[in-house]
Amino acid sequence: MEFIDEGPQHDLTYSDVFLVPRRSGVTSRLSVALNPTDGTAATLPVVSANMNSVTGPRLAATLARRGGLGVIPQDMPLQELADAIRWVKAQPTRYDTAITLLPTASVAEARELLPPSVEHGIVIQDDEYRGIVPAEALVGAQPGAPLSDLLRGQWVALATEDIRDGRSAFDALVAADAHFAPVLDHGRIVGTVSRKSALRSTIYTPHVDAEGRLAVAAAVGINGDIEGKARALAEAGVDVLVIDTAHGHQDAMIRAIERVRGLDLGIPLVAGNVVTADAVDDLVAAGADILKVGVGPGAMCTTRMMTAVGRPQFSAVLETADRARQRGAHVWADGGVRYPRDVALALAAGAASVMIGSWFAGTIEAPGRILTDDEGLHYKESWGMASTKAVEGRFGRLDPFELARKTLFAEGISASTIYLDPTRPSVEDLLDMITAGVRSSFTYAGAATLAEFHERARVGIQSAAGYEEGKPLPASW
Ligand SMILES: NC(=O)C1=CN([C@@H]2O[C@H](COP(=O)(O)OP(=O)(O)OC[C@H]3O[C@@H](n4cnc5c(N)ncnc54)[C@H](OP(=O)(O)O)[C@@H]3O)[C@@H](O)[C@H]2O)C=CC1
Ligand SMILES: Nc1nc2c(ncn2[C@@H]2O[C@H](COP(=O)(O)O)[C@@H](O)[C@H]2O)c(=O)[nH]1
Ligand SMILES: [K+]
Repeated sequence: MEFIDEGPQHDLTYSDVFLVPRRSGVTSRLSVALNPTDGTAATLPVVSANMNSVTGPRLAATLARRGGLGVIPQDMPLQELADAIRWVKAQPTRYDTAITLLPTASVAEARELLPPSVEHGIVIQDDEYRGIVPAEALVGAQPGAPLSDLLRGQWVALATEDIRDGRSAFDALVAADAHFAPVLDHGRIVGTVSRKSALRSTIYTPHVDAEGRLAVAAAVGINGDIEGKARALAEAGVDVLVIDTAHGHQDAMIRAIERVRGLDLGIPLVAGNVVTADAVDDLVAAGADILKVGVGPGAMCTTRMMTAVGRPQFSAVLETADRARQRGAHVWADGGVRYPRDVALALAAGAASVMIGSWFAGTIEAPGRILTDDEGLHYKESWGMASTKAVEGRFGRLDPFELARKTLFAEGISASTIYLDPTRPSVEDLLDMITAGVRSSFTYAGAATLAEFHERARVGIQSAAGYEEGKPLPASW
């Protein structure tokens, strides 16, 4: 990457910069390869943040099916963490994971799982498969009614033997005038498929392990029995381990990396969070393969306002990625991503992958129920991992005095409302938007791969008015 002018006099964040188009020999946005090449087998440079309100097993599986990686957060009992990893590994790679409820479940319960979208539906199952209730059929139904009342014979089901590939699944749905269908293997449900997911399976490549199962990462903190935890996660099949704390450039982190590295688990080690080249040197020397970069840019994060500590994220990524490259390591840009352009800029600055938290919290696949506000808009709750809410969850077993001491240092917000986009309610819809933007960015730079994008990206610095000019106008001026 290079700056078009003499370069910045001060640190920059994503809104401060723009990409300049240059001559391109890349003829199609579909011929761009987005693989991160950071030692993981990901095919998409998108990682979901290890936040309780963001990455549960369902979101991790969905993201891996499209080539990315979900990091299951550390704030769970070890057994639950290992179960979550095993659950992801058991999910289909070709079809979507079914959302399943009993016939006796109510319409109100189903509405907490799905907004009214033609691309989604509930599979009704007890000891056997009973049928489906498309999400749109929930509209207008009595909240207390059992889902069995909404089961209809006319909804189409596809059989595995009839689906050769994504194209044939898409065509079968069109022929049946359906947008969503269950997939059955000899009467047993193995997943679901929608027109969009069938299409996606022709564009994205799943991120899988050596045995062809969906990949998943998990986080550990820097205190306690880190070795025991790391070993148990590796036994459960985790593909990437993330050692995570607010201030990653501290002695306890360096020791934690050395301890996990000493186990020789044979899986990539991510460590953070850091924002300086010095920190990259120390953490890579301790054994980290990938650095998680970002202090303070997160949407749930109050660190900068509480402590003044942090660094504008574009410069943080640029400096750390440069040093990481010299040391044979890589960088994940973590936090502050709100638009596809931010992903493109993080990659231009040298990141191998981009970590997204809050943006993904407002999706069907994120943990937690869908809530509805007074105006009928759907949302999910989110909170920071250093918020009072998260600290109480993490340290609830401590005596009240110790817990009160810990909560004094909270650096995140405890309650935030993240609305589902009615036109993009699924994390996959957001991935479509992100990858469409980023594929296009690559071609504007004349890059067919991430390595070429790192090389060819040309970046300018803009005023606030320049940034404003780039925004679309919802109404006339
Ligand atoms: N990217 C970011 O900007 C930030 C991210 N977070 C996220 O919040 C989660 C919780 O992280 P964390 O608060 O580190 O909790 P952890 O449970 O990982 O514990 C952090 C440990 O580091 C010690 N420590 C020393 N200095 C600091 C410091 N300045 N901030 C925090 N701990 C410090 C703590 O001791 P003691 O408590 O005695 O001080 C404690 O032993 C993680 O997921 C983290 O990524 C949190 C803040 C910023
Ligand atoms: N300072 C804090 N940072 C936090 C907290 N919870 C999460 N985070 C960081 O934010 C990113 C995600 O950023 P987003 O803009 O996509 O939401 C996450 O990976 C953490 O590094 C917090 O409570 N305080
Ligand atoms: K912030």
